[in-house]
Amino acid sequence: MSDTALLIENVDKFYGPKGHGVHAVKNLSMNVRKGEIIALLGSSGCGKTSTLRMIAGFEPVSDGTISLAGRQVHLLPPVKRNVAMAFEGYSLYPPLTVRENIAFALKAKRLSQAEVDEKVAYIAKLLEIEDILGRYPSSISGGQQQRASLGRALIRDADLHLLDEPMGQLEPQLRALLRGRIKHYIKERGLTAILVTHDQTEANALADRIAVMEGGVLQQFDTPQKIKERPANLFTGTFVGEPPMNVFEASISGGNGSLSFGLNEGVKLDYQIAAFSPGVQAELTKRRKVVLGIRPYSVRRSADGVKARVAVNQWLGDQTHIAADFAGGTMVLVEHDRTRLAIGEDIGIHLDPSSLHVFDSETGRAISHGKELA
Ligand SMILES: Nc1ncnc2c1ncn2[C@@H]1O[C@H](COP(=O)(O)OP(=O)(O)OP(=O)(O)O)[C@@H](O)[C@H]1O
Repeated sequence: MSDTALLIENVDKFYGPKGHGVHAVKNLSMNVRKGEIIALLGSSGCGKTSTLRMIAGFEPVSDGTISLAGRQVHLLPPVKRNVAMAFEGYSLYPPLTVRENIAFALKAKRLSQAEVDEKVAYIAKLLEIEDILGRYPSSISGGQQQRASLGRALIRDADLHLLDEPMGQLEPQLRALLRGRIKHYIKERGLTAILVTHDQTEANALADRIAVMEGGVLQQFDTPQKIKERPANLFTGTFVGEPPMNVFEASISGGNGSLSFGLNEGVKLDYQIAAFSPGVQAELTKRRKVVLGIRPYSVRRSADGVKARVAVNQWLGDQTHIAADFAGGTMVLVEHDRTRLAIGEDIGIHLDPSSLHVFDSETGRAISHGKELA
């Protein structure tokens, strides 16, 4: 049996006339395996919600196909898709209490009252809403409503669970607590879930794989670790990671066993060419311009490094963020100790070749990560 839960093939979404309206999702293809938790991550307007709504059946696809559990569903109405949903605009039924709203999702299963009560009690405890089960939706807060609709979705036994910013209205401590519990609940039952978020901490904590979207285009679909260590392009590299990746335009020169990146203001980063694999050497030496990326926590200070000047030094309680003027731009460094550097002080920057991400200066596509080709 196939382990594919959801298959999206060449899906386009236009709002307004096809080919002329807003092209919200562009030629999207994705394969989600059974039991996976997927996060759709991207900035506002990138097409996450449109994608989710097409999977749910609230928006027609303009082109392409969507299959769920082996059957094409993109022409079926939402109720025929066997998808459980928690999203805005798919609100709780006002005349029913929170308990009745959650239990309503089990209606088709013909369970005994005792079984229903037990399941509702379990999910209510998990989501910390036991105390409001007897209340009506109009008399509870936005965050409580959000958890009630999450409960109504999670209690179902569907082929796919779609969760749109499911914890957007909760305070950070509760979010962190529920994140862990929800992940455990989904994994324990082998459910398949897609969640939309613009919070990368949430995506990293919950998802097996993250689909990074921008401008309606899927930029990368990979594990959180791969996205961090091997970003497919400049967009993913700079969008995912906190603080963001440092980027600098660089010209390439070499010869005599060395490879140099020339940055603005005459800054030069010299490396032995042997620090890079033969494939990377070949790719880099045939180019004149690239974009260099380096994660803030990979930047080292060293007395004989390239000179930079401290502009900001912030202790965040568990790490120090330093921003330094470097090569006509800003280099951000993260250090784990409390660093006592004065504003205006000179420091030396060392960028290890194994930490460099190199991107094509025109397409933004990754060329290499450290010593290896992308
Ligand atoms: N009903 C609609 N009619 C016209 N354009 C729409 C409609 N819904 C969304 N769009 C447009 O489609 C694009 C993608 O929107 P979408 O809501 O999918 O993005 P998103 O990534 O979910 O954003 P957000 O995080 O702000 O919800 C945006 O340019 C948006 O303005």
